[in-house]
This record gives sequence, structure tokens and C-alpha cells, in this order.
Amino acid sequence: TRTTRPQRLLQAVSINAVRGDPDSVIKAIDHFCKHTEWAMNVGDEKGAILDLVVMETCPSTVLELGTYCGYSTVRITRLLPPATKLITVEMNPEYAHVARQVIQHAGLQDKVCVLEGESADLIPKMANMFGIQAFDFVFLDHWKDHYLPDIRLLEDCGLLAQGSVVLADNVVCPGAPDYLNYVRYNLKYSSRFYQAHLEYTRVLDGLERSEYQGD
Ligand SMILES: O=C(NCCO)c1cc(-c2ccc(F)cc2)cc(O)c1O
Ligand SMILES: [Mg+2]
Repeated sequence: TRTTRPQRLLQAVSINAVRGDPDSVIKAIDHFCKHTEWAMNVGDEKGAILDLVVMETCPSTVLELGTYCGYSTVRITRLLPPATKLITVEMNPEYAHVARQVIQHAGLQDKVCVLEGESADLIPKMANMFGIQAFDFVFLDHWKDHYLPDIRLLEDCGLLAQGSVVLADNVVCPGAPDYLNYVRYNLKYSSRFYQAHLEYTRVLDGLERSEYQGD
């Protein structure tokens, strides 16, 4: 096929969503994925849980690993107060390019920084790049075998503080068993599981919310 799935998703947004309206961008993507073509966005069911966790955290600093087409970036950023910044990391340049356009269609480009590159390379540079101490909220949605090494790297770089909340997608499907074992049995975290389904399907999946207890 000439176009890619992210490009077809972006076209659905540009045709069906109202410029500057994040909720219409979210609805357009969910409609596209339910009726035209499945795509690996967090989706509406898990997205509603994501919304609740973001709202109860009221974060000032947010990190997302795994932007894809920017669906969860828009979901999170639409809930943040004006002064807040969200940093999202995507290693696939084509995904990053589509995500920037989706985020712009939602009118949220001034609150988001899309970083292209490997999370392991970028995490150690973030404190200096953005003048931040710790992240209040982290959303893990990138390669599932990178969840564990990256949360350890965030700890080692001092980017998690007491009360920091880490929410991980897909802990059942595709699964992140080593990550789950770490956050559930490590006293540095208080973890809980939110049962849900793989986006746009009836396959079981879920989110794991892990609160850092401090050093
Ligand atoms: O790999 C994923 N994300 C990182 C990509 O840069 C990912 C995959 C899937 C999925 C795929 C294929 C299947 F059969 C089941 C699940 C779902 C997701 O929510 C995801 O985030
Ligand atoms: Mg996911």
C-alpha cells in the first residue's frame, strides 16, 4: 500500500476532527480504529483510566515514552493546566512526524515537546535540557522490553521523586512481565493494576500504576 497506517490515521484526523479541539481528535482516531483500521493507540477504554490517573495526579512535569501517532499525548495534554509541559519520546521518525501533525491539529503544540530518538539516550540528558528535577507523571507505552531498563534509568538519573506516578500500558498484552515483577515486589514502589482490554478489542489487557515511594 502506498500510504502507511499512521498517514491514514492522520488523514482521518484532518478530515474528521475540528482544528483546535482535542476531544474531536480523540474521537476521530477512535472511530478510525474501530471502523476502518486497528492501530496501537491506548484507545478509549484504557484512555478513560489514563485520564483519571492524570487528573488525580495533577502533574506539573510529564514524560511519555512511546508517542506513536500522538493519541495519548493529546489525551494527557488536554488535561494539563496552561503552564505545564509534556515531553514525549519517539524513536521512529515517521511516527514522530505524524504525531506532531496530530498534536498540532488538536492545538496543543505549545504544550508538547516531541523528542526523536532512543529513550535510553535521551533520559540522561532531560534534567539539563529542560531544567527539571523530577517527573510527576510518566506514561510508558513504547517497546515493552524497554519499560524495566528505562524506569531503572529514570531512578538512576534522579528523575523520580516521592509521589511520582508511573503508568504503564500493555502490561498484559503484549505484556511486560519483568517490569511488572519489578514494580510489584520492589518496596520503592506502591503498585496497582487496572484491568481493561487491548485497545478496540475484547482481548484482556491492563494498565499498572506505580507510585515511587522515594529513595
Ligand atoms: O508495541 C507497542 N507500542 C510501542 C510501539 O512503538 C504496542 C503494541 C500493541 C500490540 C500490537 C500487536 C498486537 F497483536 C497486540 C498489541 C499494543 C500497544 O498498545 C502498544 O503500545
Ligand atoms: Mg500501548
